[in-house]
Amino acid sequence: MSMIADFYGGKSILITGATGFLGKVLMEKLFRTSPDLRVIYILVRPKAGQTLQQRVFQILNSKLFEKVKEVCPNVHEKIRAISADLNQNDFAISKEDMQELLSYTNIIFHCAATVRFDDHLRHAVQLNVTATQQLLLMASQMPNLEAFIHISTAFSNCNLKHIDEVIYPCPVEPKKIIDSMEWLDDAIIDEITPKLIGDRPNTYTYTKALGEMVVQQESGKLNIAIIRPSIVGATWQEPFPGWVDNINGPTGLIVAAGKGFLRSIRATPMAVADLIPADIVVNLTLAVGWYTAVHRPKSTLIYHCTSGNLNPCNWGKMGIQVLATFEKIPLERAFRRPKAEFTTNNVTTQYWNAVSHRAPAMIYDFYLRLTGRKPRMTKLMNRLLRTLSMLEYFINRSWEWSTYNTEMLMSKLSPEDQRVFNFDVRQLNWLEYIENYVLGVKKYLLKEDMAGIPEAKQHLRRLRNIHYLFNTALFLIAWRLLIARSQVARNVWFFIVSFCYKFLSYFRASSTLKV
Ligand SMILES: CCCCCCCCCCCCCCCCCCCCCC(=O)SCCNC(=O)CCNC(=O)[C@H](O)C(C)(C)COP(=O)(O)OP(=O)(O)OC[C@H]1O[C@@H](n2cnc3c(N)ncnc32)[C@H](O)[C@@H]1OP(=O)(O)O
Ligand SMILES: NC(=O)C1=CN([C@@H]2O[C@H](COP(=O)(O)OP(=O)(O)OC[C@H]3O[C@@H](n4cnc5c(N)ncnc54)[C@H](OP(=O)(O)O)[C@@H]3O)[C@@H](O)[C@H]2O)C=CC1
Repeated sequence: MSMIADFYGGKSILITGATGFLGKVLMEKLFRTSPDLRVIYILVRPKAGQTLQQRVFQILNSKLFEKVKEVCPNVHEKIRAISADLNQNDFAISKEDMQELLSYTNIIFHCAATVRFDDHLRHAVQLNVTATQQLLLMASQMPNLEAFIHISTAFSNCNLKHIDEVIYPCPVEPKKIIDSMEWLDDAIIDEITPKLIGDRPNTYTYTKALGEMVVQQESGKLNIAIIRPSIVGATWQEPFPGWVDNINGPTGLIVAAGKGFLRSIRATPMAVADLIPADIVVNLTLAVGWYTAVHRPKSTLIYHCTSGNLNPCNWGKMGIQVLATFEKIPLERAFRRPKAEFTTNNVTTQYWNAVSHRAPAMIYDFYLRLTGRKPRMTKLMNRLLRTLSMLEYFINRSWEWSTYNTEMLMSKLSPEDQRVFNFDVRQLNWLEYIENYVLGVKKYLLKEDMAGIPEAKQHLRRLRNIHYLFNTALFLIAWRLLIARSQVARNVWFFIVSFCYKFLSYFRASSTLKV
């Protein structure tokens, strides 16, 4: 019997960010392993013209929840969507809903955040810092609350090389930042942002660090733990391998490589690719929820959910495996054949960006214009290059995260819990995982049919032929221009032609003699 699954039975659980990538996997696992839980409250905002109910319906009817529906047929009754916007005062939750949340909640998993690297500081502070503070305030009014689990990121202190399981203070107090965001105008905020974020690369990592400080300062008597995952990737095993449904982190680049847009990337092949599958993060999160509630550690424990120190993989190996998988399982309607290289300095990066990214996009747009269609490739390519520049910081460095708390927790689990809530990244086979990841991107994110693989391969062969034809034409044009202008080129050309002629004559003469 799993003690952790048992613990969540009969509980009322509040999840923020349940409509996000991690939140959905968390909810799925909870329903699947503890179908007798009382209720999961989720704070949801209406979005993209969908009502709350439509959003929940869409999640529950997705492929991810297929197994849940077998184990927990009344899952619709156990999920209670509460209209909320974390950017608003009191989250714009109605009085009745608030009363229900305050009275019944036993466990909180706080996943909601803005994960955009370049979000405006005001918005990033609002969601990643102020909303966390408000949620803690709410939590302190919950008489039945047993644990508050805050999801942060392993990169909240990416300005350091070695990161321990402690909260590192930022120079300016979060409260002062929150206050100043209320009266400073956007122009001044833009000006002070680089000074505030200091040696961190973006507002995301900075505000997640401030969020941790808020958790530490406002924890009061609450039972709190912080989880810091590194780069969350597709699921490893559960509910099935390779599930992913958004383009954050490596996923977007995998799509771009498979579609042939991404041809070069400035990365350090030997740098550690600290990826962690979403199901490992979720298993650790649930185990932490149980441990924090039952064992009530004296201080706020921080758990690093990383792979680099236990089972390292590097970007070079990952890139090779991604491309190898595309050989076997290509994506449909690729722009060019998947083929990408790592560049390591500014000059080669600029060169390959011009030759492999910008030039083909311009040629294609020219072709679209000629055929009376709207050009779009240059815009798309600029967006890709912008994204690459945002991710560069993370793929050219390695970090070390200590994992004592995570290992301690693993040792406290029963063998059954170690199996059901497995977060031992040492068991992960990277090559197999990456192959499933790429497959998952094709199936679950892009929703491409596996039956289309022969056609996709045929399309790649056509692209290869066009590529050869294009190169040959380019070579002939260049050569023709050279011959017209240079005596040396003309001499070389005559030498090659006469050599070929002599060789052919000799070959013909010797074959006639034999007959
Ligand atoms: C040999 C070579 C081999 C090659 C093989 C290659 C593979 C192997 C190499 C792998 C190397 C991996 C490196 C990973 C490093 C990660 C480090 C993470 C560390 C921290 C981890 C964390 O702790 S935290 C989570 C991470 N945080 C993000 O990773 C957000 C990033 N990102 C943004 O910060 C913004 O994205 C950014 C970029 C500003 C653009 O911003 P932007 O304004 O230009 O573009 P948008 O974001 O608006 O999106 C443009 C279009 O994408 C649509 N879209 C947006 N989001 C969507 C979603 N979720 N699902 C569906 N579609 C979505 C949108 O609807 C737009 O579509 P449309 O144009 O049609 O409307
Ligand atoms: N993905 C990764 O690589 C990593 C993620 N993390 C952390 O994990 C957590 C979850 O990330 P992930 O699932 O990837 O992120 P997603 O962007 O997929 O999900 C973010 C969630 O927050 C919700 N949200 C955002 N703004 C609001 C708002 N104003 N009101 C209510 N809800 C809001 C979103 O709701 P909506 O659907 O309405 O937009 C969504 O449910 C975050 O705290 C992130 O920092 C940490 C390390 C790595």
